[in-house]
Amino acid sequence: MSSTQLQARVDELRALLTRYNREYYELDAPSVPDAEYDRLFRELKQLETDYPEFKSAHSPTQKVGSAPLAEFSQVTHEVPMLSLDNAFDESEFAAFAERVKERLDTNAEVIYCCEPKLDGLAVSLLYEDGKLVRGATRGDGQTGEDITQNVRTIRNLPLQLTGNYPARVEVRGEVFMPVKAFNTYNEKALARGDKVFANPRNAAAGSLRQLDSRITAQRPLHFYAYSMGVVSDDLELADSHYQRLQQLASWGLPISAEVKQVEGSVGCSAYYADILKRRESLRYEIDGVVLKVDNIRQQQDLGFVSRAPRWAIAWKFPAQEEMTVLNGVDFQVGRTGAITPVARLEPVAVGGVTVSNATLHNADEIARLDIHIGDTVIIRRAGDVIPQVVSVLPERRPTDAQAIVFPTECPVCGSHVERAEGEAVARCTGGLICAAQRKESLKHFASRKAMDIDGLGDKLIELLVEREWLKSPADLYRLKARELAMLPRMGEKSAENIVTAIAASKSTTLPRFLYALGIREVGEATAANLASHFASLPALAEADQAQLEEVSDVGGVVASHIYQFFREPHNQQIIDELLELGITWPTVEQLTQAEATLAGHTYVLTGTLTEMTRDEAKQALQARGAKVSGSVSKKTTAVIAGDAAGSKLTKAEQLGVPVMSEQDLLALLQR
Ligand SMILES: NC(=O)c1ccc[n+]([C@@H]2O[C@H](COP(=O)([O-])OP(=O)(O)OC[C@H]3O[C@@H](n4cnc5c(N)ncnc54)[C@H](O)[C@@H]3O)[C@@H](O)[C@H]2O)c1
Ligand SMILES: [Zn+2]
Repeated sequence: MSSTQLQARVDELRALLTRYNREYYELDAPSVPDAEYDRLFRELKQLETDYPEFKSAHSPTQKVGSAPLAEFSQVTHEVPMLSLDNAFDESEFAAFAERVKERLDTNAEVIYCCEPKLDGLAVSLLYEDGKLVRGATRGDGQTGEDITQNVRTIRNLPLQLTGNYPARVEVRGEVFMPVKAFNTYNEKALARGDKVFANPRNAAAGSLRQLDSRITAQRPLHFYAYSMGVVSDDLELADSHYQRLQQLASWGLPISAEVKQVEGSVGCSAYYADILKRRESLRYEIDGVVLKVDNIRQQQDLGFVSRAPRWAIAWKFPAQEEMTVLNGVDFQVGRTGAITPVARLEPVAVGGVTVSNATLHNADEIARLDIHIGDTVIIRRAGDVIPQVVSVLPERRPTDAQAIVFPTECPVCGSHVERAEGEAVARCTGGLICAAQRKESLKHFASRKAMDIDGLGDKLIELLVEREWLKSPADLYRLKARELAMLPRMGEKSAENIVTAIAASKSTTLPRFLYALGIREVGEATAANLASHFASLPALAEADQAQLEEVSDVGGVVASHIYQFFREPHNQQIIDELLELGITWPTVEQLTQAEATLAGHTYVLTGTLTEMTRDEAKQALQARGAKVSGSVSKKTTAVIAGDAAGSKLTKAEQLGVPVMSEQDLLALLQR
C-alpha cells in the first residue's frame, strides 16, 4: 500500500470507529456486532504500531468510550475510568502474562485475580458516610453522566452500606440485565409492539441511561462491584485486589460468586476454560474473563497506558454475534403445520461453532427486520438456542436484493397456507395429508375422544409413519394383522387386536368423526355443535362462512378454519376414502320444526341468573334451535340480563337491542 492509500485506510477506520462508538455508547444502538468493531479496532491499532507517523492522540485507539450526553448533568471522575486491553486467544494472553513478568522483573509466578467479564456497562457509585450519594456512567473516562436517580432503582444495589465501611468510597462495577429477565422483557415488548433490545448489554445500557428514572425502575437491572476508585484513609484497605473485593462484599456490595485467585498464566488459562465451559449456564451474559494482577503494589508498578491499565487484560470468548450474508430463505413445516421461515446464511463462526441457518420466526418478524435476500445481517447465537437474526445492515443492501415472499402453498404437501386474523403463525391446511404433520394428525385421529382406537399408541403410530405404512388416516383401515405382526416387539395376538380395534372404530358418531379430522380450533364441543346444527357431513362441508357462524360457539376465526378445511381438495379426498372404507355413524336427528321454536334467533346471556345457571340457560336455548353468542351485535335478537349485568347490557342499549329479564327467558322457554 502506498502512503496515500494507508492514510486513506487509517482515516476510514477512524471515521467508522468514531461512528460505531457514538452508536454504541451514546445511542445504545450499535449497528455492527462487537466482533466487527474489534476487527476494525485491531486493524487500526496495528497500522498505528507499524507506521508510527499515523499515531494521533485523537485516534479512537487512544480513547475510552464516548462523551457524556448533554441531557444529563456531568460528573468528573476523581480517578479516570479506563477500558481494558483485549486478548482474543491463548497466545495473546500468554504474551500479556510474559510482559507482566518482564516489567515486574520477576521469575516468580504472579498471582492473578480472575473475574467474569460481565457484559453490561460500567458505573461509579459514591458512598459518603455509608449512603449512596451519586451514581455516574463512565462516559469518556474523565467525565460521565449523573445517573444517581436511576442507579437508586437497581434492586440489589445497597443505598446504605453495612459493617465497617470507610467514610467515603467510590465503588465501581457493572450494571447488567440477567439473561432470563432480558428474554422476558423482550417477549413482553414484542407482544406490546414495542422496540426490542438486540442483546442484554444494550438492554442494560438503554435502561440505565434514561432521563426518567421511573422507566429504569421497571427494568430488571442488576449490579456487581469489581473495584474501588478513591477511598478515604480512615480505613485500611487490603493489599490484594481479591481481598479488596471481599471488603466490598463485607460492606454489603454484591460481587460475582465466580471471582477466584489463581497462580500464574496456567491458573488463568484453567479459569478461562472453566468459565467458558459454564458460560451458558450463568445467569448473566459474559463476553470473556478479566485477569488482574492481584497485588496492589505490583499494579502500581505496572501503571497505565492511555486507555487501559497494564496490570489487567480482558480475555474474550468467541463472539456470540457476527455478521454474514442472507443467501436465501427456506420454509419449514412443523408438526402442527406451522410454517417457519429459515434463513440460509453464508456460513460464519458464531459462539465457537459454524452457523449456516437461523430462524426468522414468522412473517411479522420478516417485516420487523425488513430483511431481504442478499442483505448483510447480524446473527446471534447464545447457548443452545437456535441462532437468531438480530438486525439488518441496510446500508450494505445490494441493489439486486430480493424481498422475501411467504408461500401461499405448503412446501411439503402443496395445500393452501392460511394465516388467521390476529395470528403471527401461518399454517398448512393439509393436516390430514401433509407429511410434515402426519404423526400428530394421526395420533389425534386415533385418540380416545376422536376415533378411539384401542391399543394404537403414539409409539406405534410414529413407527408406522416412519415406515411409510401410514400416509393418511385412510391407510389405517388398510392395515393387515399379518403385516403388523412383523414389527419389532409385536406378537400375532396384539397385531390382531389392533386390527380389530381399528375395524371397530369404523362405526362412530358424526361429532367424533368431525373432531378426529383435526380441523384447527374445532374441539369436541364445537364438533358436537356442528353435528347437531348441520346434521349431515355434506351440509357442513358446503356451508359458507356466514352459515357456519350461525352455529353456537363458532366465531369468525373458527368458521374460516372450517371453511378452508373443506375447500382443500386433499382433505375432501381423504374423507371420501374413509367413507368408502366403511366409516359410518347413525344419522343425527335434526330438531324438528316443532322443536326448533327459536331457530334463527341469537341470544346473549349476561349477569347472574337465579333460577338456573348460565350454562343451563344456554343449553335450553340451543335445544330450541337458538344460537347463544358471547357478544352483542346488531344481529342479536335479545340480551338476557341477570343480576349485576355489565358492559353487554350497556352495549345492547347503545345498539337498541331488546333486553329481556330472567322471567322473560323462562316464559320464552315455556312456549
Ligand atoms: N458494536 C459496536 O459498534 C461497538 C462500539 C463500541 C464498542 N463496542 C464493544 O465494546 C468494547 C470496548 O468497550 P470498553 O471500552 O467498555 O471495553 P471492554 O468492554 O472491552 O472492557 C472494559 C469494560 O469491561 C467491563 N467489565 C466487566 N467486568 C469487569 C470486571 N470484572 N472488571 C473490570 N471491568 C469489567 C467494564 O465495564 C469496563 O469498562 C469493544 O471491544 C467492543 O466489543 C462495540
Ligand atoms: Zn402441508
